[in-house]
Order: sequence, then structure tokens, then C-alpha cells
Amino acid sequence: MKIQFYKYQGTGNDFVMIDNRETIFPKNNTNLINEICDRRFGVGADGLILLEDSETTDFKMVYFNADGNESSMCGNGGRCLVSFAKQLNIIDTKTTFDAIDGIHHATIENGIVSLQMIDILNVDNFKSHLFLDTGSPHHVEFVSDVNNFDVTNMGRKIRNGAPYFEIGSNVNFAELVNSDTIKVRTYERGVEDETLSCGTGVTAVAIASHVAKKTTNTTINIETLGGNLSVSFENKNGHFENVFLTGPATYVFEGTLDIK
Ligand SMILES: N[C@@H](CCC[C@H](N)C(=O)O)C(=O)O
Repeated sequence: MKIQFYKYQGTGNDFVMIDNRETIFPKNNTNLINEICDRRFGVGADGLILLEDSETTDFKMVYFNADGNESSMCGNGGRCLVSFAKQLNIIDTKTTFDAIDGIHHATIENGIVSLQMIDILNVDNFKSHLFLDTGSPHHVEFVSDVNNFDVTNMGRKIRNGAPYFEIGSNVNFAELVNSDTIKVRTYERGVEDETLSCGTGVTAVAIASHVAKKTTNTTINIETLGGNLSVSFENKNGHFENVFLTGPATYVFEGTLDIK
């Protein structure tokens, strides 16, 4: 069977996109998704995303990590899917779509996608780190020299250790550049490596920086290895609402998968 795929990236977090409105893709085949995402034997990507029909919104997002398992929300993937939906003429400049963590609103203009993330009602603020769920679970640690930090090994250790173990967490290391800019590097669960950017991760860092009183700003520029993002939110007595993740989401190439 031949299936058309489209490759997208959002600040270097890259995804294989498939239009699955006719439910052609064998989504329970974990090995197949893992092979498609493999950087040597496949197309190569941090994740695979299916665009499916929704009864109540413009479309539905189904997200798989590169390991082939369906996972929780992907912020950069959601932004790329909005760009893909525009390419397919499903939407124009505004959309509402379904994802695993609920309904998302988004806008797209000149390749820049602004995606509303879930409200965040709880942030755990520990001595050495913070933990919060922005659609996916995120451990956040502030460090002094993030450029030279061993993200892969430290991230892997934290992701697999207490209290996360098998379920795991994504792990973000952040450095405050000034009151409105933060550099972030993320170890991603399900990719089991550092990625160039993580949308739910930078959202978690922006809110964590506010809770940890690193900044009072509610619009924060984020520098990742793959480019710049912006996160804005309203703080309503410790409840974070109107959380928006904004940045580029770009078509890279397309091709045909030959599925045996
Ligand atoms: N790259 C993502 C996060 C994807 C989900 C994550 N790997 C997990 O399993 O929690 C993003 O941009 O948010």
C-alpha cells in the first residue's frame, strides 16, 4: 500500500504528517511508526502525526513519539499540524481542533502559528526543580550554563529515575538570559534523546520561571537549539490561562511510503 507523507518542522522539532481522514494508516503498528521515524532506515522524525476527521472541530490530532507509541500533547507538532491543515485547504487562518488533552484554538499567518495550550492549574515547586503538565509532563531545572550542559545524560537519568520511572517525564534545562528571554534545551521522552526544541517543554519553562520568581513577565521569548519561540499567558492567582505558544511551522518535503 502506498501512503503520501509530508515532512514538517517547528524550530527543528520534526514530524511526519499523514492525512488519515480516510483511516488508511495502520496506527496500531508501533514498529512501522518507529521505522518511519528512524533517521537512518526511515524518513526520520521526532514523531508522527495523523490528521483525522473530528465530529465537533476542524480536525483531530493523533500524535506518536518516534518510538512508535501514541503519547500526550505535542506543542510543536500541533503548530505544524495547523500548517499542514492549511496546506490541505481544511482551514484558512483560524482553527479549532481536537487533541488528546482537549480542544485547541490556533491562528496561522505568514507561516507563524500561535497555538493555545491547556490551562495550567498546578505547578509543583521543589527545591531543585519544578514539575508541571502542559499537555505533556515536564520536569524543569534552571542551570547556569545551558550551552555546555550534558542534556542527554542528565535528562536520561532524570527521565528514568524517581518519581517518573517507566511513565517518564520530559526534562528541560533552562537558563535565564534576561527578564524576558530564556534559553531551553529538552530531553524528550519517547524520542529518548535531546530534540532541537519542544513546544510543551518551553511552555512549561515559561510558566515555571514565573512560579520560581525568575521573572514577572507574562510574555517570554524562548531560545532553543532549533530557533526562537514565544510563550504568553495570564496568571490568575496561580492558575495559568490563555497560554499561547507562537513560532514558525514549516513544510520541508513530501513523498510516498511503501507499506508492506
Ligand atoms: N515535542 C513535543 C512533545 C512531544 C511529547 C513528548 N515527547 C512526550 O511523550 O511527552 C512538543 O513540542 O511539545
